[in-house]
Amino acid sequence: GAKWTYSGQDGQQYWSKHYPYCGGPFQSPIDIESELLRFDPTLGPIEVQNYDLSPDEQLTLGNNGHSVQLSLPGKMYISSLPRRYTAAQLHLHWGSSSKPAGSEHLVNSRQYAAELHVVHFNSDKYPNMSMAVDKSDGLAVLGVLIEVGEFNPAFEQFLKFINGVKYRDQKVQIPGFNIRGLLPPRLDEYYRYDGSLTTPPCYPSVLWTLFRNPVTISRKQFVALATSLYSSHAQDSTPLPLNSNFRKPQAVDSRVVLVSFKE
Ligand SMILES: NS(=O)(=O)c1c(F)c(F)c(S(=O)(=O)CCO)c(N[C@H]2CCc3ccccc32)c1F
Ligand SMILES: [Zn+2]
Repeated sequence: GAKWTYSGQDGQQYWSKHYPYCGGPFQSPIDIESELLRFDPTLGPIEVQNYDLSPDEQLTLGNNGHSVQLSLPGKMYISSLPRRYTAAQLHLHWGSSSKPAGSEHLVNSRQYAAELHVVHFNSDKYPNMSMAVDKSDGLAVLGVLIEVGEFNPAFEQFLKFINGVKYRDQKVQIPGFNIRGLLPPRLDEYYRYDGSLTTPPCYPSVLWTLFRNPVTISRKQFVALATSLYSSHAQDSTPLPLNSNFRKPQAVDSRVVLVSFKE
């Protein structure tokens, strides 16, 4: 598709020119404000299967020009939803070293340093991500808010390879590790709403689960994430730093955000 960026002449306020869904309803991310919340007692703990990957497994870490992404094996899935949602990839959104606020979802207008997304597709109904990505029941994304604090050994398992994917379209193979370690300790407390991809083509195809509790990474880890990557190819004469790759909050309209917790 057409090229898009987060700012400048191809920035997010122009996405809808080439990607009409980006200007439509049910868009993500949103600012999750207290008055939108409704407790839903049917929302049980999120259960994930086969997230504990052996170091004998190879995963592809890549720079796709918009984010750093990690491919995930099809044996990983979410088992607590009405349909099986199989993992496809994970990626992050972050700010910059000068402005360490880069999460996509806000909570009561607070923007966190970064946000992790683990993207899954409805494998009960669709054979792969590409067939699922534009279907209203196609995707389920687990979101984790990230703040700067204690060093995070789980994130280090891929951050330590980030200098191998500095430039667009670079990829490296990394050993598998326990992906569950990237999620917060409690998977029973989360926000739930119907939304979209936060990048073009912005299909309204995502069942969003954003965990209530943030995880931490150290300042050094955050700076590595925020300063190591470029959205340009290695041979490009003008290197374009890849940072602040977050979409602004979108209109909630008449949507309600369900919560799995009481207070
Ligand atoms: N925030 S988000 O979860 O909406 C989201 C992203 F923010 C994002 F950057 C990507 S991407 O693939 O890294 C780059 C643009 O598609 C995807 N990738 C998805 C969308 C399309 C697709 C196809 C195959 C595998 C993954 C994806 C994504 F779902
Ligand atoms: Zn994302």
